[in-house]
Amino acid sequence: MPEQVNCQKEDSVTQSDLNESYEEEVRAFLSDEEKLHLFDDLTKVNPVTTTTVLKCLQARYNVNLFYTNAGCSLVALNPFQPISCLYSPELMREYHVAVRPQDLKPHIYTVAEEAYRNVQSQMDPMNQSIIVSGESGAGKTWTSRCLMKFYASVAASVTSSKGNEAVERIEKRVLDSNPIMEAFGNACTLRNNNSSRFGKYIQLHLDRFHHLSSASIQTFLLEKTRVAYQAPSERNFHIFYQITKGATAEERQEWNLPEGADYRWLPNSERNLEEDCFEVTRDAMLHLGIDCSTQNNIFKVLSGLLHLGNVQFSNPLDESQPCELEDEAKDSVKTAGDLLKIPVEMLLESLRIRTITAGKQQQVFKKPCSRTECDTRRDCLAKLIYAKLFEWLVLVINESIYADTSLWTSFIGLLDVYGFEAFPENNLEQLCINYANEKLQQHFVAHYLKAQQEEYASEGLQWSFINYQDNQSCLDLIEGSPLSIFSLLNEECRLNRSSNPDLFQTRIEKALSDNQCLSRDKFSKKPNFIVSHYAGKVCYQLAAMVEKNKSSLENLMHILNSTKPHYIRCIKPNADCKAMTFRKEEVLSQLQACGIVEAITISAAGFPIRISFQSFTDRYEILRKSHRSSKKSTCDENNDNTAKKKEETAAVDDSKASRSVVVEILENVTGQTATEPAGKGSESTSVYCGKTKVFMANSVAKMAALAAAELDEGDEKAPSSATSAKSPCPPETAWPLRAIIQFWPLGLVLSAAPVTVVGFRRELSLLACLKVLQGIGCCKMEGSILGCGITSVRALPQGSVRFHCKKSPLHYADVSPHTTAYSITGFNQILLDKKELLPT
Ligand SMILES: Nc1ncnc2c1ncn2[C@@H]1O[C@H](COP(=O)(O)OP(=O)(O)OP(=O)(O)O)[C@@H](O)[C@H]1O
Repeated sequence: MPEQVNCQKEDSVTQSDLNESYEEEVRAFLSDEEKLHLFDDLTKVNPVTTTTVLKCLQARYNVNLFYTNAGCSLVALNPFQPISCLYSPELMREYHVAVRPQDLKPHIYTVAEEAYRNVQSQMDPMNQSIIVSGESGAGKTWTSRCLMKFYASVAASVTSSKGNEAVERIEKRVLDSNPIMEAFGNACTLRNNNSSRFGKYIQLHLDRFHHLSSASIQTFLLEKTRVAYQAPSERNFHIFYQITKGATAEERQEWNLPEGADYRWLPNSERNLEEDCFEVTRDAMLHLGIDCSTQNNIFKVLSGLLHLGNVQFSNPLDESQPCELEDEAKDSVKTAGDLLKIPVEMLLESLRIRTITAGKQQQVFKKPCSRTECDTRRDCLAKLIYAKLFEWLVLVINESIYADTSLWTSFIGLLDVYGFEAFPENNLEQLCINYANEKLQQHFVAHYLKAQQEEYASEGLQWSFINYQDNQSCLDLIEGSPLSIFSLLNEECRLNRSSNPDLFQTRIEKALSDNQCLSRDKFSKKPNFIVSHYAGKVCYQLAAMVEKNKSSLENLMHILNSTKPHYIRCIKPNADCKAMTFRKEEVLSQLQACGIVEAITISAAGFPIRISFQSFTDRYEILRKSHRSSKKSTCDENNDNTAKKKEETAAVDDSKASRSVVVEILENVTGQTATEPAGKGSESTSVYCGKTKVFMANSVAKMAALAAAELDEGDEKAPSSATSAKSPCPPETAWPLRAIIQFWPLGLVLSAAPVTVVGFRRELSLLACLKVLQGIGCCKMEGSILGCGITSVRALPQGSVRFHCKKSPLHYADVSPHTTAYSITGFNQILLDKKELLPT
C-alpha cells in the first residue's frame, strides 16, 4: 500500500493558508464561465475538484459536447436525444484516418481507434478491452453498439471486395445478435425502458491484416429472477410480451396463448413499447440460422413458463399430503407440462415433493413441501429453464459468428456490464451485480491508480500519492476464503434444507464480524446485511437469497487482465431520462463511484508517458553526442567472437548500460540532468529517467493554448517572436522555391516520424529527424540545435518554412493551408502544394 502524502508545501504554510489559496484558485477558474466548455480533457481542469470538473462537464453538455477525456477514461454523458452526425460514417472515417485522432474532439471513436492502432502496433499486450460501464440507462448498450459499428466499418474500409463480404457477414451477424439478446435479456425497468438484465463481453477478432474476421459473445449475471418476479411497475423480459402480442391466430392456438388471457408473470402488458417487436426478433433469429421450427419450440417453452407462473398452490388439509391445486391451476399445470414436454405427474412431483437422501444406507425419503416451498420450487424451475434457454441462444449466436482461432490473431473486447445497483430491496442479483462492479473497480484501480503510483515508487520517483479507495476488504467480505458471504451462501445451499434467514443472518455476522465492510440494518425487521461497497452502502435482504449460484466472473477477469484496458464511463445526467437536463448531484455520485476524480488528478499531475530504455535508445540514440563512436564499439564487440565472457557480463549489466545512454541523450537534449527525482524543488521537471524507463510529463496539453496565441501573434508581428535566442535558424526564413524542393526529404522524414507522440517525445523525434537530414547533407545544422528546443516545423501559405522553437507544438505543422481540400494533412502534403507553384 503506497504511503499517502498529500502535500509537499513548506511547513511554515498553514492549512488555512492552503485552503484559502485553493478556494481562490477554484473561484478564479470558475469565473471564466465562457471558457469552461473548452476543457475537453478534465486533466486540464486546474485545480481538479468535483466542483470544477462538474462545471466543465455541465458547460460542455449545454453546448452538445457529450464526450470528455478524463485521463485514462472517456466520460460519456447520455444526451437522451438523437444528435445528428454524432455517429455518421463520415465521422467514423474522420477518426480512422486522422493522423492523431486524439487531437479531434473527444469521442468513443478516439478510444476505438486507439485500441485498433494498439493492435496494429503489435506491442504487448496486443489484445485490447474497452470497458463500458455506468448505471442503468447511462448509455452502455448504445455505446457498445456504436463501437461495434465502428469496427465493422473500419475493417470493411480496408478489405478487398471478397473480404468485404466476409466482414459484412460477421458484422451483420454480430449486429443481428443484438435484437435476440435484447429480446431475451432486456426488460423495461423503472430506470430504462430497454434495460439489459445481463452483462456481456463481445470479442471482435482480427486477422493478421487487422480485419474483422470473427467474433464471440460471453454473457454473465443474467437476472433470471425476473422471469418469476417483477418489481412494481416493471416488466418481464421483452420476449414474453413479444410472443403474447405478436403471435398469429394460428400460433396462439399452437402455443396456447389465447388473446386477452391473464398471466401472473406478465405485468404491465397493456403498456406498448417499441421493444415489443416480435418480427425483428424472428428475422434476426432466422439470419443466425435458427429455423422456424426451432423458433416454434422456443416460443412454446416460453408460453409454458407463462402457464407455469399461473400454477398456484393451497395448503392441504392433511399436512402429510402434498399441497393442493386450485381448479384453474390444474389447467395451467397441464398446459405448462404439455408445452414444456414434461409429463404432468412428474412436473407436479418435482414442484411439491422434496427428495431427501440420508443415513449410511443413503435411504431416500420423500417429503411434501410447504406451500411457500412449492412456490419457490416453481419459480426456480422457471428461472432454470429460462437461463438454459438463454445460454443455448448465446451458444447458437457464437456458433454463427465464431471462427477457428487459426483465422484470427488478436481481439478487441467490448465489455458492457450493468453498473452498481442499490434499491430499497436488494437480493442475490444485486449482490452479484455489485460484486461484479467491485471486481471491475479493483481492475480499474489496479491498472490506473495503484499501478501508476507503485511504478513511480519502484522507479525511484518521489511522488505525492493521493488517497484512493482500496476495495480489497469489501471483496474479501464477498468472495474471500475460507469465510465470506459467498462461501456461507454456498454452504447453506448444500445443506438441502429450507433455510432460516434469521439463523443465517446470525451466522454471517459471527463469521465475518472482523470485516469493517459488513454491518446490519438493526431497525429492519427483515433479516439483512449491509455491505459498504466502494460506491456506497447497500442493504441486502436474506430471505430467498439462498440459492445455488455460480458467478462466471473469474474467467472474464482472467481475460481482462491479459488485455490493455480502455475505459468509457457512461454517465446518466438525470434519472428521468430527459434531454438537456444536467443534475449535478446525480452526475457527481456517478463520477465518484467510478473513480474518475482520482484518475484525473493522478493523470494530470503525473508522468503519463513512459518508454522503456530499449525503445528509447532504439529510437533516439542518434541524439547521443558520442553516437558514432558508440556504434563502432558495439560493432567491434559483436565481431569479437572470443569476447563471449565480456558479452555475458554486458548482458547482466545491460540495464545499467542502457540507462547511461538514456541519461546522455536526455542531458544532451534538455541541457539538464534527468536523474533528479521529480518532486520538491523540481516541479517543472517534465522528463525523468527512472530505473528501467523514461518518464515524461504530458506538458503539450498545457502549452497548446499558449503556443497558439504566440504563433498567431507571431504571424502578424515581428517574426522573431517565435524563435529561441539559442536557435541557429533565422527567426523567419522565407524559403525560395528551390529550397522547398530541397527540403523534400525533410517532409518525408517528418511524415515518417512517429506522429502519434506528443510533448517531449515529439521533440525528440523531430530532433532525430533533423539529425538524419544533417547526416545525409540535406541541411546544415549547428551542434547547438539539439538544445534549441525546436518543436515544430511550419509551412506558411506564402511558401516559406518556419522553425518554431520552445513552445510551438508540431500540431501546427499538420495544418495545411487547404484544410478542407485535403483530409490528410502534414508537412509532406504542404510541400506538395508548393511544388505546384513551380514554373513548368
Ligand atoms: N449517445 C446517445 N445518443 C442518444 N441517445 C442515447 C445515447 N446513449 C443512450 N441513449 C438513450 O438512452 C437510453 C438508455 O441507453 P442504454 O440502453 O444504452 O443504457 P444502458 O446503460 O445500457 O442501460 P442498462 O444498464 O439498463 O441496460 C437509450 O435507449 C437511448 O434512448
